[in-house]
Amino acid sequence: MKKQVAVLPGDGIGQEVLNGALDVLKAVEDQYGHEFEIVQGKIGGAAIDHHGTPLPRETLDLCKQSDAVLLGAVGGPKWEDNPVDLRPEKGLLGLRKELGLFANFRPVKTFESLQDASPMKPSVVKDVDFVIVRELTSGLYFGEPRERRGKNREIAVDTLQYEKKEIEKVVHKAFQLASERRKKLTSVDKANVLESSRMWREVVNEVATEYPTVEVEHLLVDAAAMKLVYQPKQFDVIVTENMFGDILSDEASMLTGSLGMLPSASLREDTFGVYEPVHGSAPDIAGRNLANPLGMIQSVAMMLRHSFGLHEEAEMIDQAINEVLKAGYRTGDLSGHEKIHPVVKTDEMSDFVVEHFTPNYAISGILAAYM
Ligand SMILES: NC(=O)C1=CN([C@@H]2O[C@H](COP(=O)(O)OP(=O)(O)OC[C@H]3O[C@@H](n4cnc5c(N)ncnc54)[C@H](O)[C@@H]3O)[C@@H](O)[C@H]2O)C=CC1
Ligand SMILES: CC(C)CC(=O)C(=O)O
Ligand SMILES: [Mg+2]
Repeated sequence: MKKQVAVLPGDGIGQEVLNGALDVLKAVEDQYGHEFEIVQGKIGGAAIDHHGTPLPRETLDLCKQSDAVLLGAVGGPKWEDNPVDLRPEKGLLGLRKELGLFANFRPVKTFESLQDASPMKPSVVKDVDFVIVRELTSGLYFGEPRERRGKNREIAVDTLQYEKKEIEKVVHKAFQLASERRKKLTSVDKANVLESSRMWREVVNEVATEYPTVEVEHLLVDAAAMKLVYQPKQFDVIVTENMFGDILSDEASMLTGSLGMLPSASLREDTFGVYEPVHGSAPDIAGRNLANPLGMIQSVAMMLRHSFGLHEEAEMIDQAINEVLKAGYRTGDLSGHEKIHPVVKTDEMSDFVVEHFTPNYAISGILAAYM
């Protein structure tokens, strides 16, 4: 198989986590005889510095010509005080909108060997396996007007707006996903307060009639935030508004042990997708080889599955990660309270994952050598 993959490292730890992910992709290429043509582009702060805009035309064109996109992260203190159109985040939001990526899948699956890395009890985090489907191109992050008003700019306005058809599209995606999984859909809203949420709920109930095998529940977002840490095993697929999904997924990441563990896929109706970890550019650890690359690497697995239909290859990546974690390797964010595991650097972690693609690999031997 020959495919073109646009690679947009962005800012902060973006490049660091992408380096390892590309090594893993290369290992898949070598092992299975595929050809992935990697074409690099700029987005976010890096694009502002080089092109004067967070989403250059050539980056957008590159993504449109590619079969899939791998993205690191954008943002950082250097651009924090920029005017709104010259902020790195504007580039990412623009990319999602321009490419029509209305559904963002954020799987939250805990690893048995990482139970000690989570601040939650093992009985709570064991066997957690759900997907947050976040609406990605509308809602509070895109509604107009968004502005400062008043003589002294003392009023700030953001708008949470949805068209019915925007909700329908993402809700259908979520129902389809739930149909392929454990057949339970939790729709999260704030229908006791927000008009847009009341319409969201109506649409979910209408669309539900087309998926009679899927059980539907509605939760208010505040209660959902509580249940995510109280009884996370009850969830299968969660569908929700853009900002609610953004916030809940960072919260949910701690079930796995770290924000650095969560991958995501930003999708539309065809097989194209932008694949990126859930985390941001982490300026506090950037440039020090400390970041956890596993969210990014799992995003590669999501790309192989969804955009290229390479299920076995994706499974190999997931298995390799599982083996590496079982063998005790941890980046600093996963080292837990007791610090009993060897802490490895970003590049070492991805090297260990890559090693699992080579025959006769014996992780116990490598672990012994490392210790
Ligand atoms: N998709 C994206 O590109 C996103 C970009 N951002 C941007 O990133 C910048 C920093 O935002 P923050 O609020 O600090 O969020 P963040 O997600 O970058 O970091 C939050 C905390 O998690 C840690 N962390 C994140 N990823 C990690 C990893 N892979 N390994 C180990 N630790 C990790 C960081 O060190 C930090 O303590 C901002 O400019 C923000 O706008 C934030 C979220 C998403
Ligand atoms: C525009 C992004 C910076 C928002 C975000 O935090 C995310 O997509 O996870
Ligand atoms: Mg976020």
